[in-house]
Amino acid sequence: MTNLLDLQPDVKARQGECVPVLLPVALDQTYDYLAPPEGVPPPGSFVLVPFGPQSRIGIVWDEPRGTPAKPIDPAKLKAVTGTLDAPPLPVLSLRFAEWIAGYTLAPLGMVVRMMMSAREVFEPQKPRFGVTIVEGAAMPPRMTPARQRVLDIASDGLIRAKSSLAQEAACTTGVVDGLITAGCLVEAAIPQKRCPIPEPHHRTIELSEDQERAVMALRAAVDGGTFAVTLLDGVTGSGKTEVYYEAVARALERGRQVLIMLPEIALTSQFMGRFQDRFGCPPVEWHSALSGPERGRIWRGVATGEARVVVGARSALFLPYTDLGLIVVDEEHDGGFKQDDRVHYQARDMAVVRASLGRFSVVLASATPSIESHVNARTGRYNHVVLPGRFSGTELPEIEAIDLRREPPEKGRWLAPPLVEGITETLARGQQSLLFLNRRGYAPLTLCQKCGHRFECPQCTAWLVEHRFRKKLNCHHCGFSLPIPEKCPSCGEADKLTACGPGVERVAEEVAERFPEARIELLSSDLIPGLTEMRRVIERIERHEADIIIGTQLVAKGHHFPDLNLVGIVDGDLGLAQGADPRAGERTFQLLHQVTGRAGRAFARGRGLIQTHLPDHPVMAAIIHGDREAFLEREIAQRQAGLLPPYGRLAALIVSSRDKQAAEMIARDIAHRAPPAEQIRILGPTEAPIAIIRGRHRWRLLAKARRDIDIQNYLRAWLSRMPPIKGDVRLSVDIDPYSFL
Ligand SMILES: Nc1ncnc2c1ncn2[C@@H]1O[C@H](COP(=O)(O)OP(=O)(O)OP(=O)(O)O)[C@@H](O)[C@H]1O
Ligand SMILES: [Zn+2]
Repeated sequence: MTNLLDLQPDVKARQGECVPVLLPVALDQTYDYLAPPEGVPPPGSFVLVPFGPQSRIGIVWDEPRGTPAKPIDPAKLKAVTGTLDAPPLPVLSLRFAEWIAGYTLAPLGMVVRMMMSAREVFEPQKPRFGVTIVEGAAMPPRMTPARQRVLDIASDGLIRAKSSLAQEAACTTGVVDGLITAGCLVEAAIPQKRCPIPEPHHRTIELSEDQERAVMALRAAVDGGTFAVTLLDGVTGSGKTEVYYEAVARALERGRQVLIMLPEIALTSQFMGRFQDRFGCPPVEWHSALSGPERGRIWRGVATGEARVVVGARSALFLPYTDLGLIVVDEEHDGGFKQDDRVHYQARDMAVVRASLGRFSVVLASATPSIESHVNARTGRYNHVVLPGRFSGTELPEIEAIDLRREPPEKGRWLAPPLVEGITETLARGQQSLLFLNRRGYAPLTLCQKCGHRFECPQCTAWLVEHRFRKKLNCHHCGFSLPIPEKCPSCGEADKLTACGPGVERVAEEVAERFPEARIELLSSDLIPGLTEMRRVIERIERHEADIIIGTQLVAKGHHFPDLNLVGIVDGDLGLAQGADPRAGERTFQLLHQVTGRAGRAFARGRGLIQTHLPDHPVMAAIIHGDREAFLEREIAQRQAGLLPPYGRLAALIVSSRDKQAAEMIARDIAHRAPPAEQIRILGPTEAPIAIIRGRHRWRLLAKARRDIDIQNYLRAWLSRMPPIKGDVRLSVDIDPYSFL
């Protein structure tokens, strides 16, 4: 029998080799494992560990986190089964993950999962093989035209994948194989693609006086070598990009990595071209359309420091930068920076947090900064750098309202006479017009004229949107789709289904009828298959290969179309109707200002025509008179009075379930258990405006607190009073919510 005393020293030794490992799952705690024989891996290392019945990849944490449900018998610890050869996450990334988890109340494991979004990194690195010519080899015994073509192409000595060589030579891979057998070609490892190295001084341009001043301020912030936030606030077309490029150059000179965040990375071919002009090579791009191997390569490049400048969507914030020294958030006001899925975070705000942890400078750029950033600039928390005029010297566009109550379009049409006139004139002058409507598809609602039947999504509280070009009725919430029927499914009558209201496809149809001679381009994400095609359309517009452009918000952001002179807003009121949303006014102001800001950027002053039923609405009036200050004053005063962000904190709790009663019951129970607090108001529970999504019934609660209250602490205390939620009921917490639907 083993003597217990004999065992003890062994157990102690084993305890000393304990490693806390965090797993990328919905848990907030680390688990202890025995270190591998070679010793405790450094923090941030990726290791393989047994977890339940599976083997999973986890991250070595520097300290244990959370309390295990029951104390673990050290003798029963399982061992780390392997250390992966992926570069470890920098310790700063671990701190960043903890910060986000603490702030958003998301499980730390889910935050870390966002940092592991390149699966290829964790797989063994396999070299890819290609073929290359054998110098001085004899000609193959049997020469054919196909073989000759292959040898001609390969004569440059490059290593190519077999398939691409065959494709270039217009033959089968069999021909290539034949030449390998004949000893003319040989297999060789394809060298890893390297990240290009941008040169800070590749090309410098002459800056305007205003730009020069702004650049000095940004450079000083970078040189300061400490945490600083600068709001780069410049009207549309003022040349903000050129200005922050100088800050990028400075950070590069200092040997630091740079991240430029853009809301709509898919649409930035123009941006990439400008970057290349300035720095001599394209930046490293990070977005969802990358292939698996590309993701792996870039993730590694960022971790090793080979990638110097990354341009990416919000997820680029979670790459493993070794020496990040500057973040630029372009179009910082954009709602696309908020993620409303799993971990609810606002990437612009998290960029500021990342900069503060890394003690470096962050630049927030916009022509229509968020109210939050304005207030921070006013109170001196952020530096405020202003570019007051357009670089080209042209004035900002002249904006007019078309009062639809007085000048409505003809029946069944959507463009009012003054807008049609405007387009006609612009066409005659050989310039481009842009029509903006933030609604995909042909019509937002289809109904039967005989029985009144309306097409509704079977899984969501939403009408089905007609997409006539694709011949489908679609739900924009869950993706449900139905071929457009010929007969009404309710009364069986044929030819009685009518489309109600316009979407961009319907506007395009009207434009084609009215201007048959014009070249039309329709830009809507659902009609364009992929990134490359989307970029091609944008380039066609830039080259003036379209006269009239019709688009959703894809066209609103950041583009520079020199010949675009007229912007028409088909429905200016669309965003104002969202009652419960405290940012509805702000968002409408930003969107209308940005879209109209596409007009007249390069040459003559542009025009913006806004079709509206509410020309006197304060937001509309501010847009029409170009009076941003009036809008800001009013909006800031309202936020202050209502304790709305940034003067107050909001947190939404969303309960959902397939079972209607269960969702309501749990929501009420949660409300019941709210700890009393003078400084915090709980609103709800109420059924969500979109009561059902994907078959799940939804209830909402909103907690509202003064700015100085730690709302996270309150929520943690509150939620810890809840018994574990059972069944399919889900509770999600959304700190600083942007969506109230
Ligand atoms: N110093 C400069 N020299 C030459 N061209 C410039 C300079 N600064 C800006 N430009 C040009 O002016 C145009 C507008 O600049 P840019 O796109 O940077 O403006 P922006 O402020 O980012 O606009 P928006 O907010 O509307 O996206 C671009 O075509 C840009 O190349
Ligand atoms: Zn649906």
